[in-house]
Amino acid sequence: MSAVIEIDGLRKTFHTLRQGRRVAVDGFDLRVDAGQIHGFLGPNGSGKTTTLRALLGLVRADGGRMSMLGAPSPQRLPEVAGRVGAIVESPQFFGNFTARRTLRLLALAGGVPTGRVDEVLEQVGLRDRGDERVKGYSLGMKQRLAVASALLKSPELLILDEPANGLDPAGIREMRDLMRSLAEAGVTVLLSSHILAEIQLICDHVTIISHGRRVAAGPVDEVLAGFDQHEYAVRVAEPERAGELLRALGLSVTAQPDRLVVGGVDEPELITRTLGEQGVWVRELVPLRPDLESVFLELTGTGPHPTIPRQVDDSLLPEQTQKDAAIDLDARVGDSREVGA
Ligand SMILES: Nc1ncnc2c1ncn2[C@@H]1O[C@H](COP(=O)(O)OP(=O)(O)OP(=O)(O)O)[C@@H](O)[C@H]1O
Repeated sequence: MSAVIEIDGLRKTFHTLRQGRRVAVDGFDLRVDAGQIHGFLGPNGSGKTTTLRALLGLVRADGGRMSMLGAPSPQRLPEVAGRVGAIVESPQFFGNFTARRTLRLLALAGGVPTGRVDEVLEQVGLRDRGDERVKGYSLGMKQRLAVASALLKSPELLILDEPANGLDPAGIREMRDLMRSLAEAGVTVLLSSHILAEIQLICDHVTIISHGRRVAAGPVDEVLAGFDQHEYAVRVAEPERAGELLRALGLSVTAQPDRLVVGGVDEPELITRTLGEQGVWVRELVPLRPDLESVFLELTGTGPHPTIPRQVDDSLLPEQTQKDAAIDLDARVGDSREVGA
């Protein structure tokens, strides 16, 4: 499998008058292979946006090595920028423009044939709403329009910062379907999020960042399996007696109000057989699989919350961006940035 994004030991510290020295990324590693829908997961302020900005040449890294589509970044970014679509930070559009007009302007500005506009509207499911003014769009539709703008130049790699931020469950499902259809069309997707449900629903691979460092990476199922305690919830008529019998087998047993949680179980038959032989009948036996939420909490020591505001000091970004950007890749639609447009 070939790497589409490789980051080794990325470091970035910000120095500001108001807040002093702030280590945003502290020796971070990331590898995204071709064809993946790769989730970049971490709590607010853990360094996701800084990593993406550094990778895209929008902020200068203090150390580490990065490459995209085989080209070292930011040094050889211009060579591959035309094959990368990226939206970093919340997209904003001119409300009085229609989606079609917005995309036409972006296509013209980016030297992309305007015939692409209808194709990308179709791709993101906005074909029938493309002639409506953007100010009437739902948040989900605006997010899809942002993705459409990044798709104009038919990128091989799509980088999206918090694309599902603020979406309701239906919007997240739509985003998932969109990402899957892009992956089927051969696009590699890296998307950041601080919301676990999104990553678990949308992505096949995940890298978890905490305090600027990678704390887990791999296929979502494997990351979860690494935290599997082999636990089962058991409901029986005589929980006390069942608990004694199971503890005698060397299993860990925790009594909860309406069930026993039995850990260290390699074969669930051991539970049913042992209890059955003693006349304690099992009413229910349910495997307890870890979800990304508990893994995330354990790894990062923090519970992400959709309502916690982003912690980036936005007032500093424009200046910082202009000063630090090694290569100006900025094509703005409000706040959205698209590489190489
Ligand atoms: N331009 C900047 N100037 C000063 N500090 C910054 C700047 N950008 C980011 N930081 C700080 O770096 C740390 C990492 O921020 P970053 O935006 O990369 O995190 P994040 O994981 O993207 O968070 P969120 O999910 O809230 O967007 C934070 O402490 C943030 O305040």
